[in-house]
Amino acid sequence: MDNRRIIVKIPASTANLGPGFDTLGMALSLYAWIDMSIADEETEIELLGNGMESIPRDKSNLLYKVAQLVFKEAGLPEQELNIAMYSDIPLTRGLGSSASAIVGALVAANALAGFPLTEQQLFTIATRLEGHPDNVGASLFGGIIVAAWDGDRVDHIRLEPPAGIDMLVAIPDFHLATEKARHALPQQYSKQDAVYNISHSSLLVAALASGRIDLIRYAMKDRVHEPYRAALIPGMSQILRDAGEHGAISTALSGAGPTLLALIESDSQRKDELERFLLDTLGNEGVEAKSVWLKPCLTGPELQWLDGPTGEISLMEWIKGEVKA
Ligand SMILES: Nc1ncnc2c1ncn2[C@@H]1O[C@H](COP(=O)(O)OP(=O)(O)OP(=O)(O)O)[C@@H](O)[C@H]1O
Ligand SMILES: N[C@@H](CCO)C(=O)O
Repeated sequence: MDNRRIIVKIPASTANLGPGFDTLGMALSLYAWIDMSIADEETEIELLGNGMESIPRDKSNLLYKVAQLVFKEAGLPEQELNIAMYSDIPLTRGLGSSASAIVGALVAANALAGFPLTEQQLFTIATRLEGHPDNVGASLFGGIIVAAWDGDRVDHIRLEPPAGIDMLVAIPDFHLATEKARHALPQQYSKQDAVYNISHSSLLVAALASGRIDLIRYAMKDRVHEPYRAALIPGMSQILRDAGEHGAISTALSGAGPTLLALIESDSQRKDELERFLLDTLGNEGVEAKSVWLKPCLTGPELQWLDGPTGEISLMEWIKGEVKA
């Protein structure tokens, strides 16, 4: 085992890009950091950032359990760990907080163990834990990922996000757990809706792969999850229907929601108008929301080893130093 500290910076993600339910994910320029090292004595877990108060700090913590999976897979015994995590990714809002925690813990533990597992092995474990590959794939590989999971094997292709497009996310001030949002979906779909999503998702992937950005607005349409989840998010239907009239290329529910994602040309003069439209529409329905402008994140986790005198600084001090740099 490596006895240095590893700090891993992991991007947030938006899943279900348009019609790509459980399939298409994109990494976003919003981050979480996990600081992990082997403990001299007992495990200590520190969680920093908004909303982390409710997350357990004992060995039932997701980060601790995920790290032990890596050690077990590598044939190593359970390890006592020092773990600190700071996250700017809000919990249960559809921006992949659980995926970033899972991917970060896997990558950090794998580094401490001397990199016994391949990226593909980490992806398989992460997908099994999360239940679908779109968030974890985006956080692990960066960019846009197209992934297929059959319950056993997971494959993916990474696509470069189109240049010149910015993302606006409107993050409502309420939680929507993925589990609850999945229960809103029907057990069966009509042939028309299945064909609609297969064709639009295929078109979206082909458009992204071939640089046909003009097709994104027609391809990013969904009949598998958005119509059913709209009832859980007041204002969502109007935003998906009308945001195009306020400058958006297209809009989608981000992951399982409640965050709404809008794509717009980076040099558009209508960014303020779009932002106002999203926030006002939610506000008119009584939903407080925060808007954040993001870019696609092109890379997966970034790793930084700390040893010597830098080993004494806290995760927050280290992040602030990095942000300043
Ligand atoms: N740092 C963390 N440590 C432990 N558990 C975490 C951590 N971050 C997230 N989780 C767990 O993940 C849950 C949120 O996962 P959930 O899938 O419901 O939402 P999300 O990942 O934020 O959104 P989405 O999957 O729709 O993009 C939290 O309620 C918590 O149980
Ligand atoms: N594909 C997942 C993403 C949320 O984790 C869903 O929509 O349920």
